[in-house]
Amino acid sequence: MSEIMKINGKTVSEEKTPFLIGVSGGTASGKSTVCKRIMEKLGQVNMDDTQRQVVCISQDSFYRELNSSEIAKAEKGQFNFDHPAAFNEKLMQKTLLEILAGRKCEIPTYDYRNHALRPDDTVTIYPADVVLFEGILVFYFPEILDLFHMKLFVDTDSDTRLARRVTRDINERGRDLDQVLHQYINFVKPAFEEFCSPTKKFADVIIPRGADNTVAIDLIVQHIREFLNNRLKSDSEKISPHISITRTNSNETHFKRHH
Ligand SMILES: Nc1ncnc2c1ncn2[C@@H]1O[C@H](COP(=O)(O)OP(=O)(O)O)[C@@H](O)[C@H]1O
Ligand SMILES: O=c1ccn([C@@H]2O[C@H](COP(=O)(O)O)[C@@H](O)[C@H]2O)c(=O)[nH]1
Repeated sequence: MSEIMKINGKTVSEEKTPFLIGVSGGTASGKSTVCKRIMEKLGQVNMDDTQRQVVCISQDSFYRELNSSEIAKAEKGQFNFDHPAAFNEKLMQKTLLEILAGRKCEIPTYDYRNHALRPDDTVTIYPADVVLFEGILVFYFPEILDLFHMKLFVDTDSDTRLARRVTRDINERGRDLDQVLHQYINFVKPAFEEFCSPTKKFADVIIPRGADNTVAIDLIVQHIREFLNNRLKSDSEKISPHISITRTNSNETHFKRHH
């Protein structure tokens, strides 16, 4: 018999509810890189999307649409993308609730060069056992904070973050140096101090030095493996035809979910 539980007033089957992990931290702290390392260590990278047990979603997919005057500001580095009001909180919450209810959903990808969502370029998020949700303000909104089963904060020195951000924004996001520095000094840094940094207190695990901290990442991976093994055990006890297991060596277990 599957347990029935309530998530924000909605009834869902606990059996299907993924383990939702929030990953926060300042810009360029290494949130995506930490998530990538976790996925790699769990053997979840080179596989078909429908087979994944662990998926990663970025909060950037939930930036709200800008009007033309906001886009003009953004192009000059004068729009505050680090303020909570830059996000579509309701859509973020609705999507996470769909995910927690074990439903497939579509999320848009974000185009940093044009400061806009790509509505025609959505990613399908198939039901998974573990979902990583990463972004600068994933712990800011109380109703979203409540949804996480585990909260990680990537704590990287701010000079290191600025250095990485300058390189990344120029090389990958089509910005020039003046624009990056103007935006950083006027919006990114003050908003980090006002909105992101205070949410560190909600974290269960703080990861100093981000992806360089292999000890912390290994501990988190171990915790996720235990969750997956327990779920697998209870699934196989019910002789589920939907999951197959392959053990490749003593440390790695590959799970396949058949939809
Ligand atoms: N430990 C690290 N050492 C060197 N470069 C890193 C490290 N972690 C991240 N980076 C680089 O810094 C930039 C930002 O990292 P990313 O993981 O995208 O941060 P975030 O998701 O927090 O914005 C990327 O270009 C990435 O390759
Ligand atoms: O159009 C945009 C949207 C966002 N940003 C900046 O991105 C970071 C958040 O992404 P990280 O990967 O966590 O760095 C945020 O600080 C915004 O300032 C942007 O510049 N333009």
